[in-house]
Amino acid sequence: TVRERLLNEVSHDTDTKTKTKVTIVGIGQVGMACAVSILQQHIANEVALVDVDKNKLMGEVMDLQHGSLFLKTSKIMGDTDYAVTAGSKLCVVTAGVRQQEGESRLNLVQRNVGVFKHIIPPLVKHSPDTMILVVSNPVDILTWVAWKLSGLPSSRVLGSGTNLDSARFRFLMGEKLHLNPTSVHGLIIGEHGDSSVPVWSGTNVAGVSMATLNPQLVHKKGDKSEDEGEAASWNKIHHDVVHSAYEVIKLKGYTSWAIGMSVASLTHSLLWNLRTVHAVSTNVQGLHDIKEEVFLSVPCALGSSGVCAVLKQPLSEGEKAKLNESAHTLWGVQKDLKM
Ligand SMILES: NC(=O)c1ccc[n+]([C@@H]2O[C@H](COP(=O)([O-])OP(=O)(O)OC[C@H]3O[C@@H](n4cnc5c(N)ncnc54)[C@H](O)[C@@H]3O)[C@@H](O)[C@H]2O)c1
Ligand SMILES: O=C1N[C@](c2ccsc2)(c2cccc(Nc3ccc(F)cc3)n2)CC(O)=C1Sc1ccccc1Cl
Repeated sequence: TVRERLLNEVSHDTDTKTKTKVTIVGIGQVGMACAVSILQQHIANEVALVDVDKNKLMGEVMDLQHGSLFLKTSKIMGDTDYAVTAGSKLCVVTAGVRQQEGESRLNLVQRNVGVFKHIIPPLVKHSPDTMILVVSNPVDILTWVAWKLSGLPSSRVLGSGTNLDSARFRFLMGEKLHLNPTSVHGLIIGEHGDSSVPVWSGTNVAGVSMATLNPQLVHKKGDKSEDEGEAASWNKIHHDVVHSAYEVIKLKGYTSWAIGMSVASLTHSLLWNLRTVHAVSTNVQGLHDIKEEVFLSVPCALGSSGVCAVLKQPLSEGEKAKLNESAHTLWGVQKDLKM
């Protein structure tokens, strides 16, 4: 063959230890944004895509493969058969059904439990040592569902949680301070979405606390700002984190780029064992007086074993109360799920 005339084969790559393979299940708007971000940031050396929509799946795989000249990922593959996922260090789950008009959250979750029953067991069968990162909504409940279905230790099953909420929070504070978000520190924790909790005491620039500069921020009762002016406009930043999600949906019908980049950042830490700290959804039972078996976002160090450490963050009574309120709400849904 031409290859035999061209090359003297010297050795064959059998070393799977250095292989950093990531699987993405669900090649919708979010799944493809995750794939492109991971590929273009050279985070993994193999990427596998899985979906039930075979034609779209094959089209997306081919289209990405045609970009290989510009990438550092040796193998891009896809199949409806989960054998294609074998040996994955990480499996990102973005698959799910969309909330129908007027559909209750419980009904949406029950339908997504059905989807997860088809996804999680084969992922673990083909990659018993994998980590699972859930993105599908409602992400905190579905991360608990994935953990239950996987049989994996809870350190190896996490959710993107308030990682995107925190990214939007830092962007909006950066806009207000006219600083790059990488220099404006702050985390949103708790339940992803409308009920998330901004930890104002932790917001700082180069260690200078926003809360010290603006004491009303921390000692406010709830979110209703009694006083006008600076504190109100700072509290509006958390409101705008939530509002901007609805605004993007209204304008373009879905969100993709920011969640894709935030998932790539989590994938980087997990695959490269960086032990960087991110707000992600993890098993918080026993933390901050939480009694229920629920997953909520707290600051976690992420590495090749998944969640390698959880920060013992001092929280105000108000912040703790909000986390416990979310824990009750989530358990209220989880306890009625038919797994
Ligand atoms: N956690 C976050 O911050 C965040 C942000 C944005 C979106 N999301 C969530 O991400 C999810 C995906 O959003 P999207 O816009 O990509 O949705 P989408 O409808 O465009 O894509 C979902 C994909 O899942 C696939 N799918 C459905 N059932 C499947 C199965 N059994 N096995 C494999 N694949 C299956 C569908 O074919 C589709 O391609 C939604 O739940 C959305 O709410 C979460
Ligand atoms: O940016 C988004 N877009 C979504 C979206 C993407 C495609 S269709 C809807 C979004 C946007 C707005 C609301 C909303 N609510 C929701 C809650 C529970 C669910 F199970 C599903 C959706 N979801 C999904 C989602 O989680 C986000 S982040 C987000 C949402 C609400 C408040 C704050 C943030 Cl940071």
